Amino acid sequence: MWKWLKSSKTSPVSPEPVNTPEPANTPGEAGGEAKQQVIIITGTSGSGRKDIAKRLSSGLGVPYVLPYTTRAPRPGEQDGEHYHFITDAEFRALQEKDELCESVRLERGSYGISKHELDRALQQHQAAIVVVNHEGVQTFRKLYGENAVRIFLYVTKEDIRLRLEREGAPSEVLEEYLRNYSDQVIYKRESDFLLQNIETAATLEKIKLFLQERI
Ligand SMILES: Nc1ncnc2c1ncn2[C@@H]1O[C@H](COP(=O)(O)OP(=O)(O)OP(=O)(O)O)[C@@H](O)[C@H]1O
Ligand SMILES: Nc1nc2c(ncn2[C@@H]2O[C@H](COP(=O)(O)O)[C@@H](O)[C@H]2O)c(=O)[nH]1
Repeated sequence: MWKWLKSSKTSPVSPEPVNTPEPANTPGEAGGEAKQQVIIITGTSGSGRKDIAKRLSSGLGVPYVLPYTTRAPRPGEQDGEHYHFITDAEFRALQEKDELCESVRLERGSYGISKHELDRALQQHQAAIVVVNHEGVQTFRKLYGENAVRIFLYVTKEDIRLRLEREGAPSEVLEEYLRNYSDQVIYKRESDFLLQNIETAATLEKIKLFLQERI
């Protein structure tokens, strides 16, 4: 278990597209002796969760399981890189075929994570990284108990403003993030590891150390 952490020279792994749906493993059960862990990156919107998830994935060789969403791509967002962008009908089909291990409906659209992609990551790497909101955290905790490790990232409202303005994000996105900030940051106590994402390299190092200490 956690061999990938101790020898983090593995090559980056990216989630593959689903071609043939297969039944997911019973959550939390490990095939054989290896314990399977879901590393959840959560926190306040715009705190750099996706950025950290991708870098952690590359650094550790643990797949980042990309969610499916029906929301429209923002400027600069790419299908297969930021999300799997799909239509409402495609999302409903995934739900009807019970292919999502968790899903949420938010103002802008629906979001969900494929059972098959998560299961494949867990079987092949004994671990997977996901980025979800608080509802997603609760679902993963129900499914995987303490094997769903909650890492909560936050930044100040001022940092969110600076980062999003620098990226040229639409003003309604920035306004929404700032409006939702107080509702999101209250969940910081419901986490296993809490940190302010000020500097990316330092954040990554702290997360890696934290994960090692859980062995
Ligand atoms: N440590 C950092 N320092 C400065 N800017 C950062 C840092 N981490 C991420 N950013 C920038 O902040 C913005 C938000 O990052 P990212 O999309 O990873 O956050 P997120 O929490 O996943 O956001 P969202 O809620 O939109 O999913 C991006 O413009 C990103 O380039
Ligand atoms: N429970 C889930 N939450 C998800 C999933 N994919 C993304 N998210 C979270 O939703 C909000 C909105 O994201 P945005 O990119 O539209 O700003 C944010 O908190 C995401 O982390 C998912 O599959 N399940």
